[in-house]
Amino acid sequence: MSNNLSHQKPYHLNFSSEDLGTAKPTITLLSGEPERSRYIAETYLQNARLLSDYRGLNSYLGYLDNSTPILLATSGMGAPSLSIVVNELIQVGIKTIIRIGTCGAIQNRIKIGDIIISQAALCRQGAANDIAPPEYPAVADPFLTVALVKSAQFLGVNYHLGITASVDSFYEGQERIVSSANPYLQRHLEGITEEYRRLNILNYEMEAGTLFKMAGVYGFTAACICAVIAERNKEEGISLESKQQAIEKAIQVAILTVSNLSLSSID
Ligand SMILES: O=P(O)(O)O[C@H]1O[C@H](CO)[C@@H](O)[C@H]1O
Ligand SMILES: O=c1cc[nH]c(=O)[nH]1
Repeated sequence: MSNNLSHQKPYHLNFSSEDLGTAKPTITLLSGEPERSRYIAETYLQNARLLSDYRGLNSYLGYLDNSTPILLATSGMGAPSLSIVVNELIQVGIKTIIRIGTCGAIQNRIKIGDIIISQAALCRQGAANDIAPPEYPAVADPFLTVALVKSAQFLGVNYHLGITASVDSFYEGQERIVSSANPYLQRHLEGITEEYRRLNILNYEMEAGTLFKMAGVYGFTAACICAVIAERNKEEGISLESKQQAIEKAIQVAILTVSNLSLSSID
């Protein structure tokens, strides 16, 4: 079976490598939320143009520092949607993906507004099992991850580097009880957050583990930076007031990282 798909227009992404013109970006900033992709395009990129927003999964092509072409894309929520988008991004020539997400922290020392850079993920995600066996490691690219850390240090952002729990559901899988409509949490999930806390896992989110496994199997470079918008040791809810400010920091760290990568011409 041929793997040379670069000239086709993948079904969900809805643009081909030819639609990227001469820019040929190799780096993608991948947001869960379409609004985040639009915000990055409008705030941080030059000459950004919408490529597609099929099913609300918008993509933009623009330039950073007036020179580096960047593709912004949207994964949607959860691993099945991310796996489709990432597969198609690779088809159109992307080689490096930084996920910019939000998450809930589970360690007491991590506060709303902090940033978490994932070095690896505990991947409790069904879609990932279609890509590699459950025991296949879900690890971020070490060089890109260190680059994110250095950018966070340079910008004076409060960051934490460690292991993320990537799960398939926001409510049951993250042990939400009081804010959930589900009256029954399965017994194997009762106490899972405390278990993860003791295992030194930093946070919950819903995509990084599958992204990392795909990177390992497909052979592309991936990393993940998330803004903390919930302190799960205190409550289940999301801090909407702090969300944009927290996200802004994660975006700035990612943007600086891409800028520095481009200067050293590593993509
Ligand atoms: O803000 P994003 O990137 O979507 O990330 C987090 O937010 C969503 C849940 O609210 C999940 O996708 C989770 O991973
Ligand atoms: O608690 C949270 C916050 C954002 N995203 C998640 O998956 N969980």
